[in-house]
Amino acid sequence: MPYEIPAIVQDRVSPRAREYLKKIDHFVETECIPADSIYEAQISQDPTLRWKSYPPIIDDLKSKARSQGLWNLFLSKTHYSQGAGFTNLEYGLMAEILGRSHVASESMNCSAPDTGNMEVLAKYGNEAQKREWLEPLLEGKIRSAFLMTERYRASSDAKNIDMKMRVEGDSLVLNGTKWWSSGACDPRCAVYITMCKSENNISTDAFKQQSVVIVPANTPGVTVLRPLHVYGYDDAPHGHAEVRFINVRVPKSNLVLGEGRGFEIIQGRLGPGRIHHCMRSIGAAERALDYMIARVNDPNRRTFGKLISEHGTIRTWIAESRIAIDSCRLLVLNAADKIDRVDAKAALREIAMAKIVVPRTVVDIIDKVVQAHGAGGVCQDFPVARMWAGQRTLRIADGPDEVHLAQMGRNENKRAEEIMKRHAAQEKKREEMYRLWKIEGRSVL
Ligand SMILES: Cc1cc2nc3c(=O)[nH]c(=O)nc-3n(C[C@H](O)[C@H](O)[C@H](O)COP(=O)(O)OP(=O)(O)OC[C@H]3O[C@@H](n4cnc5c(N)ncnc54)[C@H](O)[C@@H]3O)c2cc1C
Repeated sequence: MPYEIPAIVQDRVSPRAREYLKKIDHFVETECIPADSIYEAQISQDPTLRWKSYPPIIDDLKSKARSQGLWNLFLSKTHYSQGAGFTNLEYGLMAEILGRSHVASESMNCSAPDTGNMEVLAKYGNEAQKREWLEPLLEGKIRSAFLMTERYRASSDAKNIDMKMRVEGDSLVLNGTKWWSSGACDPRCAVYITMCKSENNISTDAFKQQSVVIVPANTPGVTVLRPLHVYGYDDAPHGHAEVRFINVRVPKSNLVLGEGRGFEIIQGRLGPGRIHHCMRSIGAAERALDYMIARVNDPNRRTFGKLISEHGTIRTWIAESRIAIDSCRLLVLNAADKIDRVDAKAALREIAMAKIVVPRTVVDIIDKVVQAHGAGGVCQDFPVARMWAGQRTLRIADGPDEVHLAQMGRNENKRAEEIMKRHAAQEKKREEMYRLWKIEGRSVL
């Protein structure tokens, strides 16, 4: 099916972005999706090499994508100069196509957590930090990790972060253990963007005690302890690491923006990144739906005299999945558009809604896809079990649903005073109208 831009955003997509969308669609369909299983097969099964190598096909895909200009598509033109020159909305459409394949984002140097880390360096890094870390990341020569979550602290409240950072002369000394550091197991991961808490009492404000520090992965005192598994998948070669820091010493110049500015940075990091995640999830849901439609129309798999697709329940699942995917897309594109028109801060509510609704909806869709595959859906013969696991984590990663819901509920509830005032004014007017029209009794409000 040829790629189609959703009707509601037709006039928001430039001719150049349209051309790229076509190229990306073609590249993902003809190069990346067929390469997904090759990538999987090339991950070493040898335990001594599993975390020391990566599938060679990825370099091949990277050079093919780059030669077609499909590179660093994510840095939006509205807020950065280093990217390919698209808006958040245009890149959102691209990210959806990337989400159809496991390898597509990395092929075009658009994969997390590098994208978010590059945004941090581009937005908050100084010239030396950009030269040393942003440039090789933009070139796709190295990879990176973002270290915030900690094993022994409830990390959905980032104020709890406890990795100690001490200033000693021109150095920073870090101590603590980080958890779920995605990408830190990858042999190409050269740098950690690390959230720490100052040991010196720098502020009584709980939001001004954290700092973001650039830590080269090979700094003495850093140990990657183990990869964590996601429902049994180790996600090699990328992995999610537990990382221990013992007296890790880096130059003070590795501080990003300044001591106590950590919250400002992580808040700035998360807006567009959440939109990218959501659009990739929508792409994954589209691919899962394709799998479902193909499976239930397999002429060799008839039940009770019918193709599986001819049973009403299955038709309903297909229809419900289509409605859910298209609704989610509108929500996310609306958030992306608001980021472009104003900025991520102004679009907080829209971003939060997308972050909450999309993963839970996509998990629900993929669950139906798994069911429609029967036992095939839970095993390695189809990618859907793994897709389900990946999407399920997005209800926790980047902050659990409940935290976003609590924050949204609190903000929405702030309208109470204004609503009550408006209701009182309406009630006053209503009473006047009752009298004017000589209607007995009182209004019910
Ligand atoms: C696959 C994956 C990749 C990840 N990658 C990274 C990474 O690269 N870097 C990184 O730093 N972290 C990463 N994380 C960690 C993730 O960001 C944290 O797990 C998340 O922020 C939650 O923190 P926690 O696990 O400590 O949960 P906790 O803070 O212990 O919370 C547990 C549960 O408590 C409930 N809860 C918490 N607050 C509230 C509330 N206000 N109201 C109601 N209920 C609440 C929620 O149900 C929540 O799930 C990753 C996680 C996963 C699963």
